[in-house]
Amino acid sequence: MLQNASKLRLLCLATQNVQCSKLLNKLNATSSVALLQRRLKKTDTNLSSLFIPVEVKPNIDDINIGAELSGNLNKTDLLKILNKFFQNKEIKTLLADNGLDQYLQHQAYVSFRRYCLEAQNLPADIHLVFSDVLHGAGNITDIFPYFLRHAKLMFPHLDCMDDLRKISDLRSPANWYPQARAVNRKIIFHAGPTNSGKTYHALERFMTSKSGVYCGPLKLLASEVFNKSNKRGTPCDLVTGEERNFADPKGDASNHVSCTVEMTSVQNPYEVAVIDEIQMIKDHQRGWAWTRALLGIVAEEIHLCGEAGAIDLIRQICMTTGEDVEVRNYKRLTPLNVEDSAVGSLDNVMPGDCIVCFSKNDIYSVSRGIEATGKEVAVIYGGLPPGTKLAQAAKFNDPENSCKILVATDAIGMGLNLSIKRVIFYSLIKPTMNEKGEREMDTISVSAALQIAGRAGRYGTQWPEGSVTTFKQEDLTTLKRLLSCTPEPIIQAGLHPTADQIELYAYHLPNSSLSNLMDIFVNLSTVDDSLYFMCQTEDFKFLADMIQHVPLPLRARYLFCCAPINKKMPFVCTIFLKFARQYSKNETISFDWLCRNIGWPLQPPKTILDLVHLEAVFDVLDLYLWLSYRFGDLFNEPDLIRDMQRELDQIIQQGIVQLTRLLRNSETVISSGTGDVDGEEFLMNRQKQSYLRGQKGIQLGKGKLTERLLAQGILTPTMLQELKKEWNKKDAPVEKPKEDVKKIRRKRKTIK
Ligand SMILES: Nc1ncnc2c1ncn2[C@@H]1O[C@H](COP(=O)(O)OP(=O)(O)OP(=O)(O)O)[C@@H](O)[C@H]1O
Ligand SMILES: [Mg+2]
Repeated sequence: MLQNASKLRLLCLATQNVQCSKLLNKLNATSSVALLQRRLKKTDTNLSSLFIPVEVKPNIDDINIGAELSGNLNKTDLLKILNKFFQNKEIKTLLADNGLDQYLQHQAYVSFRRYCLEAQNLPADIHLVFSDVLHGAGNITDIFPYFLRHAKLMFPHLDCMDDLRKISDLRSPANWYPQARAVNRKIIFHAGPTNSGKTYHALERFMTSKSGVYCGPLKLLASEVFNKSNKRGTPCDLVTGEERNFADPKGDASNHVSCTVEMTSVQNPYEVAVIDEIQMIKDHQRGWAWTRALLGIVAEEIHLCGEAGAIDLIRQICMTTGEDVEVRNYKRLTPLNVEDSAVGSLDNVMPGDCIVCFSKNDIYSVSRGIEATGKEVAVIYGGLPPGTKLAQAAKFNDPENSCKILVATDAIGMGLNLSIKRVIFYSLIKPTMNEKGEREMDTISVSAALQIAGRAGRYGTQWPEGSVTTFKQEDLTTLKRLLSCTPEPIIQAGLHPTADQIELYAYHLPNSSLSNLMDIFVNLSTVDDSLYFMCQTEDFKFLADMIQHVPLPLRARYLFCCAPINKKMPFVCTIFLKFARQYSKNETISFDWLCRNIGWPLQPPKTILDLVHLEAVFDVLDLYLWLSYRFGDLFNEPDLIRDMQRELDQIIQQGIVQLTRLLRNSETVISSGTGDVDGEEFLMNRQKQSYLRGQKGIQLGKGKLTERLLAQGILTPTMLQELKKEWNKKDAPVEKPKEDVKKIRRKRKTIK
């Protein structure tokens, strides 16, 4: 259904066909309905299969009183009456009335039968009942209470389903915040396209208020507001998951705070609160944080900034809190023109251009390609440390700097203020997570296209107007169509379970793993589908499964699993696990310990793989800082880690300014591989050699790194070909790689 919708969307974007658009709307409507129905129809079998049975074993110490009183049981006869019992329709109805669906009935029966047949000594009460039934003195229905007792031991949830359902009743999230409900809040929605001054006007109010909180989607945006506010003479603190920065040198809290939305306090009272990019409330992963801020912030005025498509939903949510919404509409401050032709070739890229890519592969090949034409590039993508991002942005923004071209992912879609004249979409296809948490390649949404295009011709920069186009001619019609649409209305806001709710679940189901508890919670939960949806919990469960075997108190386990780490980075995951183990042993995670585990000090990167590794190490340091605010006693050297992070940021910056060289070096190593060791081992050897021992010079590997790079998606076959051609053509004599290969072979022989 969704795939068809994607195809249809592409078709109608490309053809601008009205019939097709109508059909798509219908399809969208039906798929949303289907989605809602699917959510409502959480079948009992699905739910039941989430309850992992507890093993019920016969007590081997039981003296066989039953046998002494009524004689031994004939196991063949016993099996016959057990089967008869289980086939009885009335029994099945009774079991269903007691919460056992067919799946649980079957599971319980298999276990009960084994229990009865394999036990040396059955408990006397069961023994006597069986004996009576076998001798015609009782009815098979007499077995029922014993069967039910067994089933409840196996499935403890049967006794507390009502409690569980109550705990996961999320139908009235507005009631979770009594402090906010006690205040008469004024809600102002600043709506309009990008670059229309929404945030500017909300911030004006923030900075002139007695006290305020700004909640932004990104650390960089929060830092920007923190800097702006302090510059304007309104002392403001910065709070992100990894940082607390006080305006007051003594460390006393200011009246104003700028934070990432997840960190917003729902206890502190403020005069003004600004919740930026409110349309993010629909985000499958992070939407819950905007919902929490909207419902929970205790402030006299709440300023929401974002797309007009969120107005209706916000109005409806505010009906449940009894609050009115005042809407202020804005128009774009500078014109934005869609060009009539695509760029076609990297030779046509001009000063002030920003080429937007949706994968690192494209970032690498585009920057390499542009540099091959003799132009300098700045590079920004999500995984870079903030200092590197800011340095790259400053280089590009500086009218005096010779670097006038930016290559970036959509990480620039929100946040950084950049002097972009023209946005060029290198592609319009982006990998996204669908509502099931699966990766899909799809055309970017109208909202994303508008957000990204809106970065061009930013008000107050050297460019009085902006323009936008595509790299490929065939994408231009689709882009035009996307930009002519208004963003899809937002129909639901995200929610997610709190630590308290999960803790209550754990109390009722002590044998369940945290990941299992989360699954049961999501399945049993009831949300008001007309306003809300349950956010994805995949990342949480991934971390929960990873540390399930580490003994931790539930609260600590829950907090560990909230850590914002990228599960696709194995190095970060490995250190995460080590952190959890150390914590579990109550051992300090010191600066020295961390140095040993990440191989500090680190060398500047020589290849792309080195750079990717350094980015992962930066994330590890971020993780340490994040944990230090939650488990300060054991992660007790955050200041040293922060110094380390600053140094690493510098090292990564050195790498980024030489991206082309790194790609070329990766190529050198690639051509030297002879394929007798797999890429993973090669990577590990390289990392060990380069970092742990701090050796200089290119390390020689033995594996097919090409395959590894291709598999990791760091290089594409085309890119590899291009790189080979360009390198041979421009920078190096053709013979050189052969020489290198000879040297490498010689060196390897010596090593052997
Ligand atoms: N009235 C104004 N006076 C001076 N500068 C302004 C004014 N309005 C907006 N700006 C500046 O214009 C730029 C764009 O404004 P702003 O960031 O508020 O736009 P926005 O609508 O929030 O855009 P986006 O949707 O991309 O977040 C900012 O640098 C802001 O400081
Ligand atoms: Mg804004």
